[in-house]
Amino acid sequence: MFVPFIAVEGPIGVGKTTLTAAIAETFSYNQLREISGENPFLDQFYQDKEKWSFQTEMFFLCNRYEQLKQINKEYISQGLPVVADYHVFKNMLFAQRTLESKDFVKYKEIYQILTRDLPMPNIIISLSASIPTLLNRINERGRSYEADMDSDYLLQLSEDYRTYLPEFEAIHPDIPVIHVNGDEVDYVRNQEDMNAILRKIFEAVQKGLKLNEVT
Ligand SMILES: Nc1ncnc2c1ncn2[C@@H]1O[C@H](COP(=O)(O)OP(=O)(O)OP(=O)(O)O)[C@@H](O)[C@H]1O
Ligand SMILES: Nc1nc(=O)c2ncn([C@H]3C[C@H](O)[C@@H](CO)O3)c2[nH]1
Repeated sequence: MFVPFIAVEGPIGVGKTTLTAAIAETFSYNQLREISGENPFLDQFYQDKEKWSFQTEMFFLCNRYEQLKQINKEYISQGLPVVADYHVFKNMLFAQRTLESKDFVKYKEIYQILTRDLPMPNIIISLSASIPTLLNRINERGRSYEADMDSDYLLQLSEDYRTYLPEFEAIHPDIPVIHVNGDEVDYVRNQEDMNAILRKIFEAVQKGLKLNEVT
């Protein structure tokens, strides 16, 4: 059975949660929200990444593991669609960037064990935007721990996403990836832009449902 499980992904502040909420509302899907505010290490992490990266990445990984297990039980396995503002692969993107190599080796082993049986999204929306756009949005949002966001860190993560997404598409040709350039498309202020994205999502869901009927 094809149960829509959509993941909205992209670098910090690109608009994942905003779009996720709109999709959830439009299609009456259950919304899975990132739990970053609950990460007790995030504040210290932004002050000293080297010192706090292992705790931070492990917390995100364990928390997302719990969340995904839970939504599988309550929604996906019951045939109820879900839209999430992350894909579990983001753990690896951040961890690879922030952990020292010895810790990353350990982290990777745990990641592989924990993610083995998790439900994986069957539609991805990949958001991107230039660094000035991301910085503007992060500043406007005004979270205290992101007040001194390092633009190099943001740039590295954006490049990690840019490199990883085509690899993901090559490994998973069956999972549609809808790309949205946040510098050209403004789905917050322009309803036409929002409608165009929602139409693409609707089409991807319909295609998934039809393919499922055939197989
Ligand atoms: N297309 C857009 N145009 C203008 N502002 C936007 C747009 N999308 C999001 N925003 C604003 O940018 C800020 C960040 O958006 P949001 O919280 O959705 O990003 P996010 O990708 O979920 O962030 P994070 O990576 O930190 O979880 C919010 O204040 C939101 O209102
Ligand atoms: N280090 C690290 N690893 C993650 O897996 C991760 N996921 C999100 N974040 C940070 C980005 C935003 O500041 C804030 C909200 O997304 O949390 C992360 N930071």
